[in-house]
Amino acid sequence: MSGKLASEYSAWQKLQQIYDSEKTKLVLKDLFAQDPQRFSKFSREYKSPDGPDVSFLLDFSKNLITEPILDTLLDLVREAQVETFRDKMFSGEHINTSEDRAVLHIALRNFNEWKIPEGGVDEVSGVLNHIKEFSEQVRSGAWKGYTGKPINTIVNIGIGGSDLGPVMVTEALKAYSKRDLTAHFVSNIDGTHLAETLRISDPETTLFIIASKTFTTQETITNAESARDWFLATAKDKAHVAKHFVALSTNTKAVTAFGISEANMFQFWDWVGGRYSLWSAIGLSIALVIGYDNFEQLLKGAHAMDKHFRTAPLEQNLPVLLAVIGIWYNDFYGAQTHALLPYDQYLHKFADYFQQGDMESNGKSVTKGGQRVDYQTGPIIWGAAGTNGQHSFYQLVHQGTKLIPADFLAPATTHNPIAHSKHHRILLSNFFAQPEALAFGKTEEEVRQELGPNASEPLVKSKVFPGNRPSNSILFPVLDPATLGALIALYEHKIFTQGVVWGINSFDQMGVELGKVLAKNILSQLEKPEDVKNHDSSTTGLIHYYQKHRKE
Ligand SMILES: O=P(O)(O)OC[C@H]1O[C@H](O)[C@@H](O)[C@@H](O)[C@@H]1O
Repeated sequence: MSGKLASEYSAWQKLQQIYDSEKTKLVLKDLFAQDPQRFSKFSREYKSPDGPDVSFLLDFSKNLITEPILDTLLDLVREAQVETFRDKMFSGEHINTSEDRAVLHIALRNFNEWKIPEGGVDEVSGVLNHIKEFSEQVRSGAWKGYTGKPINTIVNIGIGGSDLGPVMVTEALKAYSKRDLTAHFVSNIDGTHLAETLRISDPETTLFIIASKTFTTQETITNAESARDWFLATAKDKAHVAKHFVALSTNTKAVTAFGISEANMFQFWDWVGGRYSLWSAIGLSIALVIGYDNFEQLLKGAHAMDKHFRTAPLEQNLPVLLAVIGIWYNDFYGAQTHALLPYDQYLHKFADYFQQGDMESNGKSVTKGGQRVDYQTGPIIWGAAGTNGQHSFYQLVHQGTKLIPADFLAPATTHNPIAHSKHHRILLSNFFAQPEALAFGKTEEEVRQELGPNASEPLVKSKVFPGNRPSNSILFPVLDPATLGALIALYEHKIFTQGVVWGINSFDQMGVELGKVLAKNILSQLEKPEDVKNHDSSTTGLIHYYQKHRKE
């Protein structure tokens, strides 16, 4: 972001030299054998600077790094002026240059501690109060539906950032949820998503939350209109909409035009990026499910991580450490993907959430200055909750031809200690075993010894684990709201740091536009085969096949 390509930095060039000359020496088995202090050198304990008591351990010792490599990676961060750009973000500068916007999701969890001169920031606490008041009314049963019954079902209608955050967090914090309030999330334009949700909802006791920053997103508005039609088919009187529909948006005009009064609208601002919006009014469904106080803990946990990111020296700065380790594999080892592997069923949507968080932020190939990059930017993010992944894709992670850096995450204590925590001990033994197996593998000699002299050569070879596959481990005491807030902010700032080094704008999303425009044009041509014009033969052929075979 200093106007240079990342590959022009001297630290980048030095890293390339180190990689070329030392790659073969970077063998985890040897690195651990050579240095008994490796774990203490390459692990950090996070403790929230103040505020909610959050701590966790980041162990990054099972990475293909040495102290000089880490130092050079941190030099790269310095050369790219990450600290300067971080401070610009925190002070409200318009670092989202293509849209001329500030990037201030950090202001949503600031609780007036830092002064940030940007319009709307002074309204944050008012919106939080609105969320508090409203969520308490609904949760207590004081908010009544049009026939006088309390609300027992909420349906959040939104997509992308207006869906994934609330989905992920309400799942992650299910242990804190009000069990007699059912939450559904409808995102897909596929009518099946809405239809299956409405089938199990009662118009008298359902609250629809229409979540859309722009309030123009085709999927959300279409789903919201159909939900309103479904509601009015029973409720009849349009006046009843006020008790069953609220909106979360920056677009007051479109919200009121839809028929939702301003009183039932929860405001946010253009400086909140969609994929960073769960901390804003978009988090209303979270507050409804886990209660406002827990929602506030989530925000405070994130705020403490913001402070850490803002003040900790680079070698202690956890988002920075995760970022540079990612850059090392992405740009020098040529790793294409990064796996997020939480050993916690409650975090089963964590990878889905950061698929948008990371890939929409850093899936760019031109710099802020408009230059085409000559290196890899954002990785493909994927993953699943352990141990399910072990019985699915870990085969490739252990023995395939690709290098797949991974983050393993787990809580020391479970919310569900059934069978005297036997399940949790088994889960955690897997959480410890997988990074160990990835790092150290199993040699041919070990396999031979195990199988005996009569084993066939192909069998021996097939049972060898090459090892030397890197990972980070993050272990936290318990998955509570503040810890989750800190973990999400940790990854947000990791993404920020990488974006600055790569020189790209992590805060726009131009890449989602083209498909939208083409779909609009095609929608107007779907009626008659003769309307299908100006497409390639493949697209025309597909549309004609659809027109021939559709029933309705
Ligand atoms: O909240 P909205 O405006 O409905 O946008 C929903 C989503 O739309 C697009 O896919 C992108 O802009 C996403 O970043 C955004 O989260």
